[in-house]
Amino acid sequence: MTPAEIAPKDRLIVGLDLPSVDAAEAMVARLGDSVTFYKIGYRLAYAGGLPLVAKLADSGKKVFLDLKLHDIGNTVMQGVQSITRLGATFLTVHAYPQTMKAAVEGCAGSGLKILAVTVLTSYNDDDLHAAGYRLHVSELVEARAAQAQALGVAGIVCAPEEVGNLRKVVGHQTSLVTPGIRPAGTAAGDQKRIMTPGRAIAAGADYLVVARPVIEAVDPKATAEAIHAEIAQALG
Ligand SMILES: O=c1ccn([C@@H]2O[C@H](COP(=O)(O)O)[C@@H](O)[C@H]2O)c(=O)[nH]1
Repeated sequence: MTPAEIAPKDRLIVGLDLPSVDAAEAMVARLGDSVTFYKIGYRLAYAGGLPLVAKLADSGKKVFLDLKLHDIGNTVMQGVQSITRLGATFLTVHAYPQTMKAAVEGCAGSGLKILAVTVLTSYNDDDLHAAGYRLHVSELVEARAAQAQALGVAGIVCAPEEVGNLRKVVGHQTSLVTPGIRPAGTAAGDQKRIMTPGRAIAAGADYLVVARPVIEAVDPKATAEAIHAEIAQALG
């Protein structure tokens, strides 16, 4: 899907990083029509949240399953084959060649699209060096994005600051999905490569992933609507 084909409302993906299915369903009810795309990650998935994928999909919402898979190829492929039955739109794997190749094979013929996580948005150059890499974040992100595209991965997870360069590397058919989004005045928390929603969209991001700034807001619905307004303004 090219950026122009994405429904503006789908560009905001709200992370349901909540402790229980009840808490997640209450948040979805509170957000109502203001949010069309949800992300389920470790916290909710390991608290019984996987059946919520189908429930949300049946109610017309899209779901991004953020499981960040990484294992030997056979295990990844078989795991992804199982995940295709859940009804999610996106699934993350770490951007290692064997893992991405296996994930692409595992989702073949299904509606599930694989996103490759390049370098987590909580990492900066120092964190990468501490993990044993001798590259700058921007260099590793670019190399992994190029590998992901060559292997047929549908989208890349990166920080907003990498979007401009990656667009030149992967073109417009590969989706660029950016966590590390912080509306002005909100706490960065553990995120190190951050940008506001408007600046991220202006830089060329296709989808923005936002969890704490929405789900921990006093008024989550008003916050999601404010982010939509910022997205609309940036899209012109
Ligand atoms: O590089 C990455 C990949 C995934 N995430 C996930 O996105 C959300 C962001 O949450 P915030 O509360 O808005 O910081 C979270 O679920 C992460 O697991 C990421 O942040 N960075």
